[in-house]
Amino acid sequence: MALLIFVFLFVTFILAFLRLLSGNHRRLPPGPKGWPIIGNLPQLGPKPHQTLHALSKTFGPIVSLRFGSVNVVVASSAAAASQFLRTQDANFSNRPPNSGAEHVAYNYQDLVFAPYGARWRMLRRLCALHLFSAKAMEDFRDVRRGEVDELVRELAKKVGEAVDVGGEVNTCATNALTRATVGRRVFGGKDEREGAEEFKEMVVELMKLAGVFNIGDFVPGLAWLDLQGVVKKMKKLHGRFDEFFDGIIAEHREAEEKADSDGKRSDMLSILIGLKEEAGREGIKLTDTDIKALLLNLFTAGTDTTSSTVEWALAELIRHPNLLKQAQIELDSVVGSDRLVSESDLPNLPFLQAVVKETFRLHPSTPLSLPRIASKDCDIDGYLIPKGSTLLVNVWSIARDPSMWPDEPLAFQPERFLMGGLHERVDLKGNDFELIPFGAGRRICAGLSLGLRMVQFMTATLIHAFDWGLVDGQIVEKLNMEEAYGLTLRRAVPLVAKPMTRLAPKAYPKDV
Ligand code: HEM
Repeated sequence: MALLIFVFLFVTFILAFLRLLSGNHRRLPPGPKGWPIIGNLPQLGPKPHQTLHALSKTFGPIVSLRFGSVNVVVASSAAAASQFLRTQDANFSNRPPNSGAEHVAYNYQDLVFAPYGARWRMLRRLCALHLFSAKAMEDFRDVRRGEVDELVRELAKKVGEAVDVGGEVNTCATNALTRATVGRRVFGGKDEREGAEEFKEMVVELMKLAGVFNIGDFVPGLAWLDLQGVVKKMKKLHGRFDEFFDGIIAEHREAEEKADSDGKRSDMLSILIGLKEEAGREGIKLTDTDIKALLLNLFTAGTDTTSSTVEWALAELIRHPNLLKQAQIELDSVVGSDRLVSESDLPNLPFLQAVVKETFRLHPSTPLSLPRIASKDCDIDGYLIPKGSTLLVNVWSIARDPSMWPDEPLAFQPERFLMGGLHERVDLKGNDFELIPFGAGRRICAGLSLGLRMVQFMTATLIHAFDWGLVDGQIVEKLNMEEAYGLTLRRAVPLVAKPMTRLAPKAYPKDV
């Protein structure tokens, strides 16, 4: 027995000595104690971003947790986020392994979860060139115009009726995106709206599943049990998306074959299919699976994020009639009442832009951004962040930090972004870490230009072309603003409101 104790003490001493020599004696950031085996997972609760926000109040802006066998570090201040995403960006340019990437996103063959490297660079370049560059944005301007007109037409048919605002806006954002990527609306024909509803439901389910902290991702020994039933649902959902994309690609090929050389299509899918035959600059060819994985990213990352932000913006404006009035006065003076707002008006609408920034601040679409992983040990603020740690950046918490937002951080006050306001110079492009709804660094949102443009354009249109009333029984002061957690932060109770036209009749698209 004495020998055993001696051996134990000796081994412990040697290990401690080796840690000292290797420099690993640095402390992990502070954090709450966890349970055996599963660690802090059970403490996350139904709204993890809020739980982690509360923990940062106790432990500080860098909190250390353990999910199963995985070290997790949470950054909850602008300074901490900047350390991780600017100073240490190269070290955190990969995403951690997870069941969503495996079972839904074609086993990491997509862009969102692609390992940082040549393939990731090629996929980003393709998207930038054909969808998000200034030129591509210009090329598809008419497509966005057409879909926003369609949104107005649809709403104008429903004057005085209760409308599911998020649903209408989602259809618009999705169709604008899919016309640019695959040359057509998501669903054509007379069942179009029903189809759009089904597609939206698939995206929402994906976002819900992607937001779940799946025990199997953190305790590999329990993965086979699929305790939360997440993997089973993921596989089923993947099958639905896969079938959908197979259909789109097959139909597209058929159309390409029929088209003569003049009639070649210019959407992104045609270009991707072209790349199947010849290797790109990096010598990488695209398979059908690569193409489907990329479409999955674009169709999911770019739709619910955009539409739920517009829904939050309108809800905030309905709750603050004085701000709605102010935004409408600005729109009326810049656009007038004889036509709809156009994208070229947006730079002349500083108050509208401030409303959008304030919406992104209080209702960031991805409250915990997308996770990153440390490729090697690093030191942040004197703390050790071990290799393999998962990084969560709590953008929701950062954007309501009173030390960065001293003027009533929880109040909806767009004027803070106007000239002379405390945050006049803050932009959304990953430079100002107190407001990073699109993330920052190398893996900042690939669709930022499109997402921001569509949120501004749709919000401006909804409040310029319509006044909004609540349905019977609801009162402005008590409009439910609760959040439902998922990878995207949706409204717990969808916004249902009644549109009323407010422009000259000739401003509305023809067949109203
Ligand atoms: C309101 C709109 C949107 C918001 C708030 C948003 C937010 C984000 C965030 C927070 C990230 C993670 C960034 C990071 O790791 O630092 C991200 C990544 C990404 N987003 Fe967006 N997004 C929006 C719209 C879009 C659109 C319209 C598209 C494309 C159609 C898109 C495609 C992507 C892709 C492909 C990535 C992965 C980038 C990579 O890993 O390299 N997003 N987005």
